[in-house]
Amino acid sequence: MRTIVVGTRQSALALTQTGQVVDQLKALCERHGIEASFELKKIVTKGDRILDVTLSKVGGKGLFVKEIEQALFDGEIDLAVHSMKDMPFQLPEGLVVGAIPEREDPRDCLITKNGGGFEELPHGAKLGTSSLRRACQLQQRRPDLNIVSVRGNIDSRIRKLETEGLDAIMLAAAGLHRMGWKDRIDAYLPTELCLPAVGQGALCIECRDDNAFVLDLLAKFRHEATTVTVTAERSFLGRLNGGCQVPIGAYAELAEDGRITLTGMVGSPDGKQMLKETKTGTDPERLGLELADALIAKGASEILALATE
Ligand SMILES: NCc1[nH]cc(CCC(=O)O)c1CC(=O)O
Repeated sequence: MRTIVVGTRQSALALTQTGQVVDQLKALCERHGIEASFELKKIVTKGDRILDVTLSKVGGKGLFVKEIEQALFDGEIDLAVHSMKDMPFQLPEGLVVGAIPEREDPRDCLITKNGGGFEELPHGAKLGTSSLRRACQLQQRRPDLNIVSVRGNIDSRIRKLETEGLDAIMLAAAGLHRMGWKDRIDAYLPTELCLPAVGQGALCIECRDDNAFVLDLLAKFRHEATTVTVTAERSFLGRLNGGCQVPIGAYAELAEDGRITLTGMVGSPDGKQMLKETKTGTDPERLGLELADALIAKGASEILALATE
């Protein structure tokens, strides 16, 4: 019997989603007659330790993954479960994305004080988010909104709605769905209004590139449509050289006929500048690069340089 050690962050969401992945992997092993048992190992990352600073100011990509990747290299763990949107574009040499399982809801959502949606937010409403991408897109529609930086795990961010006197907080729907907190959501923001972060709602199962047993197992776990669409989004992100700490959004959908529709945006945190475009194609990597190049031709690099300085 093979024991597979699974690395995870220790936040409630990380433990929940890793637990769900492990349950699915167990079922998969059973179906395929693979003898394996699973063990969890919790790892504290830099992103978990620095909770009082806006992420874009902490700097550096992959704040939530570095320590976990070291544990993979050291052989302390065999695979790691990450939120895809926390993953830098480039993985270190020796590590690979073993599988991208089926995506949860990619949208952002609001939890509001008065129970209303985006349109019902009062003039000058205090909206909690520390995502420059969210701030940009909502400020573009509603320059009156007062964006307040709110960090922390989702449970502590929900508490801050009350303790910080906010009118609303903005979160990824996927995290709330996975936690079983769907009924806390007051409104979903359509992707046309707010493009999600690249890979939002998807998970990334990372492993060593020489671990054949784990790679074989994960190959059976991969979800085709999610892999194709997230690959297009990440290719876009990679060309723009961004992480989840910059005002970049992208969302791809795969049609029955294999055509991918990818929309991407780049903006300034105050919402005064925003470039957004949609392209379709069949090769996810090429589509992402083409869309990024189209935005770069319109000035995306200059906007990003200002947003992240
Ligand atoms: N930036 C933190 C983060 N990373 C992944 C999720 C959960 C959603 C997902 O898996 O995409 C969240 C919380 C949030 O943005 O509300």
